[in-house]
Amino acid sequence: MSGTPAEPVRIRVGGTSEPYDVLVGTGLLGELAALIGTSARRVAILHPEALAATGEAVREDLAAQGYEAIAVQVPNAEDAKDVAVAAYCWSVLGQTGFTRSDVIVGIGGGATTDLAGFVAASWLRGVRWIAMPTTLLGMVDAAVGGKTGINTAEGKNLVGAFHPPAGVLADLATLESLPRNDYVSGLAEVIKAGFIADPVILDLIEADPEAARDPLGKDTAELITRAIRVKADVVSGDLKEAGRREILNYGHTLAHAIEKAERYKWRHGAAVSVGMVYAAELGRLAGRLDDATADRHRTVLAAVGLPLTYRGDAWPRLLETMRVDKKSRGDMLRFIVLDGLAKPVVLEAPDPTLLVAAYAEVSA
Ligand SMILES: NC(=O)c1ccc[n+]([C@@H]2O[C@H](COP(=O)([O-])OP(=O)(O)OC[C@H]3O[C@@H](n4cnc5c(N)ncnc54)[C@H](O)[C@@H]3O)[C@@H](O)[C@H]2O)c1
Ligand SMILES: O=C(O)C(=O)C[C@@H](O)[C@H](O)[C@H](O)COP(=O)(O)O
Ligand SMILES: [Zn+2]
Repeated sequence: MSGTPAEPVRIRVGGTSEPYDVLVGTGLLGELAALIGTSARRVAILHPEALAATGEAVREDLAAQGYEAIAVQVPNAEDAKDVAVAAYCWSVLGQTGFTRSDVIVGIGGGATTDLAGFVAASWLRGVRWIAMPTTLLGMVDAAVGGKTGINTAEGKNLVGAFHPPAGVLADLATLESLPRNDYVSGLAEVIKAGFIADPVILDLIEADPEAARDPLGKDTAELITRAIRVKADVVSGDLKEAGRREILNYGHTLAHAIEKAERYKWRHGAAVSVGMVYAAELGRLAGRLDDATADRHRTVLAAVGLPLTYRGDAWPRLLETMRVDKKSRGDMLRFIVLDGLAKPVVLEAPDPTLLVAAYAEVSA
């Protein structure tokens, strides 16, 4: 892969009693056994249907090293983040005699690693787990930071736990089989990292949007490592989202409501893209964000092919869903907006007319 460093880049994530590393590179399977360690006897490899061959290859590799390794296939994408799928995983672990010294490996996109982490957090009240993200979004965001969870009928990620992994192996070669639409969806979280903390990300994408859309592009490794550093820095200071971690939720208040309205058939990154345009408009209307930075959201997101609008008639339902967003306190809605580039702040209880006016700006 062009732009890929020969040696893996190692990014430390702290803020927990057991700091861990995110390794970014190629050919990282060889690192897995060392992370699993010698006290584990059994390893459960959770993978989506789309990665059945990869799951089996990892299983064979671990079995050859003496582990009792089992591959556990789960549905693709958001269908995996369901309590019935978690229950299926619990029953497999129970039947395998999985103990507290055993290890779960989640290999797949963010949906798979969110589920795998949640199963690890809940099984025997917590076993070790390792994330092997295979989507751009998983590498730069979902696999890092220990937020794990599943959806419920009422909304996105409403059940979960903070349960950091023992390590993250982000093998860039896995991105080559990812459908382009999924790769581009992951760029929304990369762009989010640019707006909230590292504007060089935006400069790189604007200078060559076609390269940004290409897993083999010249800037890919730099974009990925920059976005991971933003996430690692934030979660290292605030694992349980007592404060600053909320900035990682930029664009997500509306995004999660859109995902629910679409019955989770929109990709998360696409919804985050619309959600960031909305948050930018809200910031602008609240008198916080300058016009140029608000407009920049539309230009950079459109340049890589991400959506900017959503159905106008959906507003009442979206507003209702936003009320159960995890940032809400009682009846008070809270949003992350920008006071300027890389200056995220919390906007509490915005005037309802501002919410409607901002939605008019993203209505299709
Ligand atoms: N925990 C967190 O901090 C956090 C952060 C951001 C997002 N998320 C969650 O992540 C999820 C979205 O993750 P995503 O965008 O990675 O989507 P995803 O996990 O749904 O994966 C998208 C599709 O790609 C397939 N796939 C995965 N890797 C592949 C590969 N290498 N080749 C071919 N197909 C592959 C999957 O099976 C799926 O069908 C959402 O549920 C979101 O809420 C969590
Ligand atoms: O890690 C975080 O914190 C984030 O908010 C990152 C988001 O990109 C991610 O989608 C997260 O799962 C959203 O969390 P939630 O608490 O709003 O469900
Ligand atoms: Zn997200």
